[in-house]
Parts: sequence; C-alpha cells; structure tokens
Amino acid sequence: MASTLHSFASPADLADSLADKVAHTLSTAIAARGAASIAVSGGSTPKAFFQALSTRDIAWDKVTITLVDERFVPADNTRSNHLLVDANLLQDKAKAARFVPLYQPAASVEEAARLATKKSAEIGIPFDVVILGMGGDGHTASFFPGGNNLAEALDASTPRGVITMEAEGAGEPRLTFTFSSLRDAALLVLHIEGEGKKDVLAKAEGSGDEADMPIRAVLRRATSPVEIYWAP
Ligand SMILES: O=C1O[C@H](COP(=O)(O)O)[C@@H](O)[C@H](O)[C@H]1O
Repeated sequence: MASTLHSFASPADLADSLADKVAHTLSTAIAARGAASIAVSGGSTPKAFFQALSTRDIAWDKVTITLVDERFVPADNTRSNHLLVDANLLQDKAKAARFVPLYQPAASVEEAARLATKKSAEIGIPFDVVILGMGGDGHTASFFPGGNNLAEALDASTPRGVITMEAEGAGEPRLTFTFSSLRDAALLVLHIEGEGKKDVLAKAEGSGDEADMPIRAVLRRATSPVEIYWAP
C-alpha cells in the first residue's frame, strides 16, 4: 500500500497537525458508529502529540484508547508505555476516554498476552486510528529484529490479538498487537522525528528482509495507506 510523507518544520507543528487529523478521524467514527478506537505507541516520540490530542474537543467518553505495544512491567514502572499515556494523553478533555491496557498482572507474559487479547477483542475491529513509531533498528510496535515471535507477529494470517516478544534490543519481555491487528486501521500513521529516523526510513524503503527491519512489513503490506508524519 502506498505511503505519503507529511513533513513539518518542527515537532510542535507536527504534534498539532497530527492531533487535528486524529481528532477528525475519531469524530467521524463517533458520528458514524457512536464509538471510536485508537491504538498508540510508546517511546520518547509521541509525548507532544499526546498532549496536543488531549486538548481536542471531541466526545472522549465514546473513545477507547489502547497501546500498540507494551513492556511486561506494571503501570508505575518508568518504562511503562501505560504510564506515558496516563501522564500525557489521559489528561485534560481526554480524561473521559476509556483506556484498555496491554499489561496484565499475570504470572507470565504469555498469560498476560492471552488476557490482553481477550480484553482488547471488545474494542471492535479494525481500529479507527493506529499510531506507530519506529526505533533506530527498524522495529515498530514490538516487532524487533531477532524477536523470538517475529515471524508469527508479522504473518498476516496470524489472528488479531496480542502476542509476546522477546529480543535482545527490547529490554523487558513485550506484549504487542500482531501485524494483522494494525495493518487495516482507517487512519494508519507512522510518526517519526529526527534526521536519523529519516535515514532509517529511507533504508527500510529499500530492498531487504522484513526480518532485518520489521517496519518494512508495514511499508510493504499494510492494507491501509501509511501516513508518515516527520519533523526534524
Ligand atoms: O520500544 C518502543 O520504541 C518504539 C520507538 O520509540 P522511540 O523512543 O524511538 O520513539 C515505539 O514506537 C514503541 O511503542 C516502543 O515500545
């Protein structure tokens, strides 16, 4: 599926424009179905976007927010994506939204993935909005190069839901939605910032194995257009 690059003069401009686009998409879904859903990424990039989105005037009580991926750590851990969303997105007007976490206080990460799959199945499919990030190694969501479940996660025939991922570059064991859960969002965004990430994107757009740079699965096989938002 084709991708479109949207370039901005600054991260603040990007955050504002992306917040407007996402708010419009969520409002359109609410007008059509009475509900809307969004899956967001963690990491260092989305903070300003989350803060901008939280101020947008939409019917947040009809919006369900979840994460594209999460570390297998509780929400009070500083590396938790849930904590980032709590502090920056579930604020202001967006306080009224429902949040479905991927982390579950289970005995194993596999059990947590089963529980997260069950809970997230109630959100409805496909997601209205998916915001992906990308690491310097070409990972997106928790699709890490060398990940123990990478092939299964990227296989389009793997059912929608949450699976586990362990990889050298991932730190803690991870919980991640499968590629099949993310590829068909009504609005599918890849949000990256900095010259370094632009270079990584250019490399990913070239030839090579998806397993080496898993973002390639999204760029090559998403069934929705990929809207790439970039700022220096
Ligand atoms: O591990 C993760 O990293 C990616 C990219 O994060 P960034 O700090 O380079 O912006 C992120 O998209 C993913 O959700 C997160 O778990």
